[in-house]
Amino acid sequence: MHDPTQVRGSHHHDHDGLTRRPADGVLRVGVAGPVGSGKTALIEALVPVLLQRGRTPAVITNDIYTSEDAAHVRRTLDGILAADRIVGVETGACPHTAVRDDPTMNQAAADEILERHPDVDTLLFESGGDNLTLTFSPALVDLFLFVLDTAEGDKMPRKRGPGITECELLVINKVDIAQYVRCDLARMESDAHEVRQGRPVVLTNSLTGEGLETIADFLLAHEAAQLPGAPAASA
Ligand SMILES: Nc1nc2c(ncn2[C@@H]2O[C@H](COP(=O)(O)OP(=O)(O)OP(=O)(O)O)[C@@H](O)[C@H]2O)c(=O)[nH]1
Repeated sequence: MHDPTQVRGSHHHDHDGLTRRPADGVLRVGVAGPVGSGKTALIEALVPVLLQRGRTPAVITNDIYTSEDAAHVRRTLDGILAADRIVGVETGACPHTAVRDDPTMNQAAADEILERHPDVDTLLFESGGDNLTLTFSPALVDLFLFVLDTAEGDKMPRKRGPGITECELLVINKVDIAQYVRCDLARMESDAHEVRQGRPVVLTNSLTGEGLETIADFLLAHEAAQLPGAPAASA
């Protein structure tokens, strides 16, 4: 039987990964980052903030072999976001393919959610955890966050990588445990600013919600700046 909360891999390629999709009034946000940096936790913390701002979010998670992340989000957001507004895509392959090279599966998952829930105005896509090179196709998302965490070490921003330098907003998560893992947070933050040449960086604790209001502000400001008639971005 078809399970509407589950989308499996297809081998369809449209080679359309770099064409920006037409605007349709739904803000699409990618969340990428290394394995375990806190992408799922960040989304779980962001959804209530978005709901409080009057937004109607839905979540699409990408897992390579399972739907573990979708199940986690459903459990954490039980009573906050209906289970059928959270869809797991089982990519079955390299995570880059599913969100960058051929985002067909994710687009199909988005179409399904929007058909079921036309009120959805914000789609959050969590990529499968990966290394520093993952980016999102502009055909799939309007912007993406890249989530690092302090436990990976304060050297991470200096390693650069397109995820770190190209994302619209770099997140340094798990600020609460920096002191326990000998991470020099001030240095990590200043290096992040340096490699991003002034593009934004935010510090978060996804378990307490610290920094999440800043992320919501950023996303909504980005959306407002894209609206027709908005002043052209200066950068
Ligand atoms: N102390 C602390 N722990 C956190 C924070 N954010 C996430 N965690 C914990 O870090 C672990 C990994 O978090 P996830 O949200 O599953 O990370 P992920 O990036 O989604 O992981 P993958 O999907 O496997 O790549 C979990 O045990 C979280 O509870 C944080 O800000 N502070």
